[in-house]
Amino acid sequence: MSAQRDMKEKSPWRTPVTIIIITVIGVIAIVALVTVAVLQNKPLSQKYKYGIVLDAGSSHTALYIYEWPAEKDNNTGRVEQTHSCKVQGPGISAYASDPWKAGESLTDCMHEAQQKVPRNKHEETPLYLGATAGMRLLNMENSSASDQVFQAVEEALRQFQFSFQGARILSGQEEGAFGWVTVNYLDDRLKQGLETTGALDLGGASTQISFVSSNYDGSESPKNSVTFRLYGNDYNLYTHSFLCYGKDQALRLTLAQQTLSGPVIISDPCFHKGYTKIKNYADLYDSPCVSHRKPQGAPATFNHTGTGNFQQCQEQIKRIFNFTYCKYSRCSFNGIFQPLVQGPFGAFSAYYFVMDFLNLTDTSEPLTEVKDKLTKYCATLWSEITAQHHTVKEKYLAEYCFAGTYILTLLTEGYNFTSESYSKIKYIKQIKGSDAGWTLGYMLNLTNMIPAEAPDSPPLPHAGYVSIVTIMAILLFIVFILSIRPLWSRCSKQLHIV
Ligand SMILES: O=c1[nH]cnc2c1ncn2[C@@H]1O[C@H](COP(=O)(O)OP(=O)(O)O)[C@@H](O)[C@H]1O
Ligand SMILES: [Ca+2]
Repeated sequence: MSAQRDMKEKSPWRTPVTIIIITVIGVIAIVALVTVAVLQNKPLSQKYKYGIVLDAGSSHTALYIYEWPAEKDNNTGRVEQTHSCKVQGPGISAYASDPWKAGESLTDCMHEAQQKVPRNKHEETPLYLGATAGMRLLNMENSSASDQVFQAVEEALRQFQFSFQGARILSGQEEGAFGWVTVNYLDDRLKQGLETTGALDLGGASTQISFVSSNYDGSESPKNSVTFRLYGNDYNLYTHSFLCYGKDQALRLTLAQQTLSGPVIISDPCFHKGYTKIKNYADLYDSPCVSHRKPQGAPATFNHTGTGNFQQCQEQIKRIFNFTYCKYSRCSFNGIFQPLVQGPFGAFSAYYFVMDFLNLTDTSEPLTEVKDKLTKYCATLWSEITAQHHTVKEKYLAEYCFAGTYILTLLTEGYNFTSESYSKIKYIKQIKGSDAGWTLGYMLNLTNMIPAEAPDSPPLPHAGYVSIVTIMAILLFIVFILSIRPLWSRCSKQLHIV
């Protein structure tokens, strides 16, 4: 009996010290388990990635910096524009005769980007330059000049520490499709598989229309069709880019058709009464959109004089669209296939600048009222307009009557928006702080940021994991306490005996 008791007393499991050690180790283990389990599911301290896109448009270049959390598949992980910089001077296509200046023009904004992106992220930050219709036109007109502009621009961009991924001309299709991706990504329509928003982009040299139509399968005009699989949803997008129908080239087209006989004075209903300016024929026809129309033996200059008449301006503008031929079931203009417009639309770039200036962004206003307001605006004397807006650049100011009339004509006559479908257009500049335009969609595509399939969402949010681990830890602790209770009571009895 006493030998047995000796054995019991000597067993390492029965000494009070051992029991205390076991208890402490058990508590530490449970605390460690809880901590590890909770931390494993907690987002790590936010680390960001960056991307830079240069939009080399026909009228100017703009730089955009985007930022997103480094972690993948994070539900809050969205790409946001954190900074933009407008390059001073004209678009890069205007430097055809001085290519190196095109590169030099970008350096100020690039220095700004160096300041904005954290120093230790420069090497890993991709940098893209995409050129649109201005360079498309230069490339058509003089491809070696366009190559030289790209060489100069690439050389300038390589001087920076960023990871330069190349400079290229986007096709009209890409420009339209990436604009659509941007709008729907920012509106959170892709991830949730919601009805998408169409995109209307008005540039200086080209204009794009892109939308999903339920009764269009892409077979009628494959060149106007882009298919995507994004977050597990299939999209069949209709898109078209009209080269020469951006607002600056459309103005040339409209003016050019009034100068067919080479008159010395052009009375233009799209400009305000009292506006008069001597202009060069050579400048007007210095674009492949109109160069073939230059009148024979025209004088060097013409007197551009406004008459300020919306109705007549609209008649002039209608004449730049060709509605006479269409080999498809339906066309917009110039023989281009287009299904009936459908659903909501976001209209950005010059659509926004012009309609915002004219105070006509409210599309709940009936179209007839919009036209009435524009009629009044166009009929306002040039002297009054300049007096009311002395801070606005004169070139823009002179052209708002034309630009507003062009927008309404393009939408209603060109794309066949009706009073009802017009009311579903929203003139937008930004969505949630990011500019509407092709640049974000372009970068999302090149960095593979939008997966084809929906990411496996975690079965529980972070708070769910914390609750489950806490409950399990408490249960474990109770079981642990219950299991060591007999040992403790034996231990205390021993201490009592001692
Ligand atoms: O403040 C403004 N008021 C009016 N128009 C503007 C303003 N800012 C930019 N724009 C116009 O927006 C258009 C932008 O076109 P962009 O340079 O992107 O050409 P692209 O897209 O055809 O290559 C140009 O016609 C430019 O004049
Ligand atoms: Ca543009």
